[in-house]
Amino acid sequence: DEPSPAALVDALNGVFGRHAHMRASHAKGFCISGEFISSGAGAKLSSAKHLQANTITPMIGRFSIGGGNPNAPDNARNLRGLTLRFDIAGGERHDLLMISSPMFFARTPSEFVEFLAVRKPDPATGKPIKEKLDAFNAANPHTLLQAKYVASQPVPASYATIPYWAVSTFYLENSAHKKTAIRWRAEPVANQQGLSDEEAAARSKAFLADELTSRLENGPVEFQLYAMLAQKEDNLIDPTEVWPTTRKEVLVGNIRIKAQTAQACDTTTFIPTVLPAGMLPSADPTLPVRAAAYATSLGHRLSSPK
Ligand code: HEM
Repeated sequence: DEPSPAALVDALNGVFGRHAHMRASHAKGFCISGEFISSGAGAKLSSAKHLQANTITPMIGRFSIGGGNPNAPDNARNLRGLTLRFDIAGGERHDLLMISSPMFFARTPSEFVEFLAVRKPDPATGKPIKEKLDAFNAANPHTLLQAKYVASQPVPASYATIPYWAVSTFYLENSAHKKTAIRWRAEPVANQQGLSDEEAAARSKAFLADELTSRLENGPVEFQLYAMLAQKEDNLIDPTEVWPTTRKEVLVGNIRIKAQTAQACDTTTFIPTVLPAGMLPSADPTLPVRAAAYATSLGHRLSSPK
């Protein structure tokens, strides 16, 4: 049986606690705004208006640290998020949620709940029950790939110096109704840059917001948005399984972040299945449940006491 939206949010709250006004996941973060400049190269794959040639589309978004801890240290090897909402001419929307890892930790909503359940602190010790955690990890090694990837990467010097992936597969559909399976990847225009362990230790636990403020004083923060094209053998439904990096990619445009907008995006929730004509979700089972789970988390943070 599929877990309910409340069960998905409770599973996150069970590990991280429930914090007033905060997202159940990616709790720490700040809002941004900018624009998307289409290269026109995506037009042959998708009829989506913001991918057509000579198109500039306004965007809002958010940078975040993964997990539900609103005080997660920026100077540790954490997962990060880059979320974007393209406000397409004519009133359509494209919400694009990405993380700084090419894979997710769960294949299905039930696995998401189980993964978190074995990490929930035992009230007696304040720690997860080791036997349960070890048994789950041994039986489900694919759920550890994301943590291994994150641990293998240095602490980024900036939100602007790491790549991000949407992880799940989507379909692009063109005007001839031809569908192409793709995965999104955003590549930083500033070079990839990580910190040594000594440099990271010397940064504050909240350095990333200030770092972005000073960076934006010198001009926009840019990413190139690529659609990675699936080959026949690629897995289209399992977000824990990465495609080879040799896949052909189409550069659909430039993400240009121009400003920080404090908490301006906190009264909304970004939903990965909110897509314009010309884009469709795949059958990845982690996609459809997110709309209701994200709305549940939004409801909690809007209704939490002042
Ligand atoms: C069963 C699967 C998943 C569940 C239940 C889940 C749950 C959640 C919840 C409850 C939130 C907070 C929403 C809010 O308050 O607005 C959230 C945020 C987020 N999730 Fe997921 N998630 C799932 C899968 C994923 C995947 C595969 C990605 C990969 C891109 C992802 C990336 C994010 C990001 C980037 C945010 C922050 C959005 C923002 O900045 O507002 N999630 N998730």
